[in-house]
Amino acid sequence: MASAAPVAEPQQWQPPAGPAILFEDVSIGFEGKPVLDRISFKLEQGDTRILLGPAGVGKSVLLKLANGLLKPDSGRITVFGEEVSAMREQELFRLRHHIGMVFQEGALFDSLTVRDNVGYQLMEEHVPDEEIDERVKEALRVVELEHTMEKVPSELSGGMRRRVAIARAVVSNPALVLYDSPTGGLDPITSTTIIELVVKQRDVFRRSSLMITHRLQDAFVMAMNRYNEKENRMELLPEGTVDDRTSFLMLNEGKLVFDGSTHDLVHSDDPFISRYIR
Ligand SMILES: Nc1ncnc2c1ncn2[C@@H]1O[C@H](COP(=O)(O)OP(=O)(O)OP(=O)(O)O)[C@@H](O)[C@H]1O
Repeated sequence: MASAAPVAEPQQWQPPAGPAILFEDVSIGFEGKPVLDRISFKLEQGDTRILLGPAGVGKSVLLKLANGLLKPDSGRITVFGEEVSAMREQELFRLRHHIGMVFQEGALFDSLTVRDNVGYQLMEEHVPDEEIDERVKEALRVVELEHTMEKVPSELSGGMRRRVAIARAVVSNPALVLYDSPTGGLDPITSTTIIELVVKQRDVFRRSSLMITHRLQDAFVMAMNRYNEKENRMELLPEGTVDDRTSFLMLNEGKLVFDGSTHDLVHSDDPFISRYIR
């Protein structure tokens, strides 16, 4: 990506020790139809977990459970040590300051400018205008779109809109980012520019993240690259190595059928998994 001024590492809230996300025996269904069945997994702080699985298997539902938008029928979900599955809306609101969410298709407000889309949460929190401008500019600089402040989403390309969605997710400097298919519907080249930003969030800002993707190639690009901050671009890790803080989860028919490293995923002899990754 084109070079931009290096961004100073912003101050980040220090979460308590322990996993960023912990699911323990979590189940949920809708209208009597089970969707997730006794799911347990952990996301350690600073790690990235990539969530794979066929369409309709419950990946978005899992993400919504993680930030309390949905409540499980049974089981426990803890985020930074707080039990989101038992929290009231008011408490969730406080915890969500530390969670950035990139929704499917970006989900920007069409009638608002880029500045107001990115600064929306800050406006809700009654942050003073000048500070919003500063923070929005900073978040847009990270995604190299600081020149688009006054545009509306319809004036941007699909890839640019997705970059705005990432800026919006990280404007409050969250310790955890949840990405729901950040490259969905984009062409392969634009997808790679988006994945580069996700890698930047992982390696430069050290955010924990959980990312859904339908594109296996994105998953492997994330595992095989690191962000070079000096050169402001992503680069391949030395041959034969992968990012050891990036690992995989795979859902199938309501169950977690894989929870492990890139190496174990690639070498799995489970017929469903090997078919999926081929
Ligand atoms: N709020 C809801 N009310 C009723 N059913 C729901 C609700 N949210 C999700 N579902 C159902 O749960 C199932 C899983 O949906 P989900 O969107 O999580 O799948 P997904 O794995 O993210 O799919 P995709 O890969 O296509 O995005 C689907 O059958 C969906 O219709």
